Parts: sequence; structure tokens; C-alpha cells
Amino acid sequence: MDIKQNGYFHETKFIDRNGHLRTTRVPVVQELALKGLKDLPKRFISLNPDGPLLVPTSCVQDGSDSSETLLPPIDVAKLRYHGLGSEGRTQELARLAGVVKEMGMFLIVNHGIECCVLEDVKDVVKGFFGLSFEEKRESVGTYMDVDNMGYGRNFVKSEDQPLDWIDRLTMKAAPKDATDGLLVWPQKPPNFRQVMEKYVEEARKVCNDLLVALAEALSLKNHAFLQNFDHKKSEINVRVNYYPPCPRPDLALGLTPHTDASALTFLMQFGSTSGLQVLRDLKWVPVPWPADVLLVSVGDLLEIMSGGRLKSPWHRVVTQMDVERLSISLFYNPPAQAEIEPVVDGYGSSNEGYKKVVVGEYLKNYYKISPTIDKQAIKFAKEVSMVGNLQSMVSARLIVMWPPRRALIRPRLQLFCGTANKVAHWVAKAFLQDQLPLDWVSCPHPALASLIDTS
Ligand SMILES: O=C(O)CCC(=O)C(=O)O
Ligand SMILES: [Fe+2]
Repeated sequence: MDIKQNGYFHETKFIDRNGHLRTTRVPVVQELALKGLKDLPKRFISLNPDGPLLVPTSCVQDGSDSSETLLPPIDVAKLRYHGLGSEGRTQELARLAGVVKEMGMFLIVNHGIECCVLEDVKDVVKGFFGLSFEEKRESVGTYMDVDNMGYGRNFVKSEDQPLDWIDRLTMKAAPKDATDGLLVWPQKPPNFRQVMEKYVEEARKVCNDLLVALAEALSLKNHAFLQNFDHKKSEINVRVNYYPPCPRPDLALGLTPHTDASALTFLMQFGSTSGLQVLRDLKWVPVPWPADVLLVSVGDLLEIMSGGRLKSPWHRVVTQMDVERLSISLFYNPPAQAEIEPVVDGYGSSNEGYKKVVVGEYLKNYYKISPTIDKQAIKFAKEVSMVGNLQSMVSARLIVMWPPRRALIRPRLQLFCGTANKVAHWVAKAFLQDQLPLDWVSCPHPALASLIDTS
């Protein structure tokens, strides 16, 4: 079947292999599904029953494992309770440590988010996907150049890649002013934004409590992770994933294998409760996820902060023949300008080679390259510590270019190097945030000299 005959397309932008910004059109899956197709359009074939699965290159085993992995829900109320008889908390922390180390994700109950808040979210999401295509498009404005946002498709990186069987709607929900002046929130249903923002604020509280509990579960200082977050500047992106019924679940994926770039991903689902799978022992394992339970997953940024003690799980979503499924992923990140690095626990434990990264830089790289067929994105934090590398480059250059004669005296030389290092750090960060052209770094401007205090 020629999918071009179907008139409904999402327009999506991507950076091609040569670094050029390209725009392409991809079919609207919800509209394809409404046609009641018997066959799958070729562009959606990503699973070949006779060929290798889309799994990391190191994974040679084939197929899914039908045995479901036990994922005992974590009781958030017990994690929060510090009062008398809080030995229940110690046990819950131990359970949390066990499941998160093993799976990279865990179910939560007793989180304190009221049912009506969750029901309202389901209603507005159903309301949005119940609109006609034209109404959906009109209801959501444009994000202009902001990548991977709005009503459309995930992870489109080329004209010829297999496409996922999904439509999605992504919004920046925090910081509050992240999308001021842009028409990015659906106008229909009219209470969409209000409902989603209420949910986001409730979820933020739970995430903050979980970040404290996760640090304690790993025997780290309780603010080891939370200290990287800031109520006014931390980023929360919301993605609604809509997986319509699919004519060939054996050939198409709902969501390609990936890790999340976030620190924590906070998920709810409705419609079908199955579809999510996680890679364990080189096999795809269905995640048993009952209705009305929430799921939390470790993202790459938390893997970095934890120095690899926690691992962001490689996961995917499979399609289903007769049922639709919706999930709402909330990605919780430190501020874009924040620098994160593996926590030091005082016992000199290894951090698996993770270095300091600027959150915004990590995310930029993630969206540029990911998902590939391996945990490539996180290598960025091991191999290319951008700030660190640039800082030492600039600092060395400063010291060579302006060695003050008087600085030959040792204490002065130390002072000079210290200041040069601070300036270099500032230059490297400004460069990474696109505020300085490249030649500023490779050949520092003389104005830099005036910033250096050698007196
Ligand atoms: O739909 C799901 O259960 C998972 C969604 C997901 O992995 C994502 O949004 O990153
Ligand atoms: Fe994900």
C-alpha cells in the first residue's frame, strides 16, 4: 500500500548525517489505524521475524521472553515516613535498592497523587486524541526550532529509517516560562494545560521524594541527587504517547529501543496495560504494569549522577492488534545550565568513568544521535567531558599567552593559574551554550586579559 495516498502527515525536522537541518513528512499513525489496514505500510516494518532484532549490538539472543519479571510496587508513603516505628522505611529503602539496581525501573503506590488528578489527565488526553486531525493540528501551535516537541513523531532522524507505530504530543511544562509566547499547549480540550500542570506539580513532589530515597537506598547523602535540581529552573517535559491498534504487531514497534535522557521518568498509562518491555539478561522482558499504578524509570542523567550505581534501562514498546494504549511520560531534569557529575561517597568507589557534563549539552547530544542500536548517548559523559576538555584547553592557552613576569614567584603563579582556570571555565560554558563563537575558544580575545586579576 502506498502511504502517500493517505493525506495525513506530520512535518518533522531533523539534522541529517551531514549536519544539515532537514524537514520530512511522516504519516499520522492514528489516521492509518482508523482506515482499518490489514497490511502494514513498509516504512513501519522494523521487526523482521527472520532477522536480527533491534537490540544493542552486544545482544545476540533473539526474541522476547514471555515470563514476566516480578516488579513489586514500592510504597512511597513508607519511604516518606521518618517518625516513630520507621523501620518500615528501612525495609522499603532496601526493597527500592534491590528493584532499581536490578531493573532500572520500579512501580509506585501510595504516592499521594489523588485519583481525580490522574483521571483528569486521562480525560484531557482522551479529549485531545479524540479530535479530528485538523482540530489537533489547529489546537497545537508550533515550537519553531525546539527539537522533538509538539504534536508529531519521536526520533525521526532520516528519510529512510523504519518508523514507530505511534503519534505523540510533547510539551515543556517547566520551568514555567519555558514556552512563553509560543502556542505550544493544546487549546482543546480547554482545560488541557491546567490539568497537566497540576499533575506535573504533584509528580514533581513525588520525584523529589524519590530522589532522596534513591540516594539513601544507595547509602549516599540524602541530597546527593536532589541538590542538582532547582524548583524554578529544573526542566519537566511531558510526552503523551498514543499507540493505536496495529495490524502487524509482529513487524512494527510502538517505540524503538532507547534509554531516556532524563534524570527520572515518571509514567502513567491507560488503555491496554501491556506493551512496555525492558532488556534483561539480553532478552526483551514484558514489564508487568497493572492499571492505576505509576512507574518510575532511571534516566541517563541519574546514571551519570550516580556514577553508574544506577543504570538507565534499555526499553521499548511493542504494538498490539486490537487495542490502543496511551502512556504519559514526564521527564524530570536538572536545569539545562546545571553541571552534573558522579557523586563521591567518601569510600573512593569507582564512578565507571563518568565525567562532569552540562545537562543541556548532554540533552543536545542525545537528541542528535539517539536512539541508536546501543547506549551510545551516555558515552558522551564518559568520553567527552565538554566543559572539562574546553576548560583545560582555554586555561592552558591563557597561561601560555599571558604569563605575567611577576608571576614567576610561586604563590603568584598559583594565583594566576587559579584565576585563569576560573575564567576558562566561564569561557568553556559560554561557548557550549552557543554564546561565543568557536574562534573565541581557539584564539581567546585580548579582552579576556582584562578579566584576569594578576595584581
Ligand atoms: O509507553 C511507555 O510505556 C513507555 C514510553 C517511553 O519509553 C518514553 O516515552 O520514553
Ligand atoms: Fe522511554
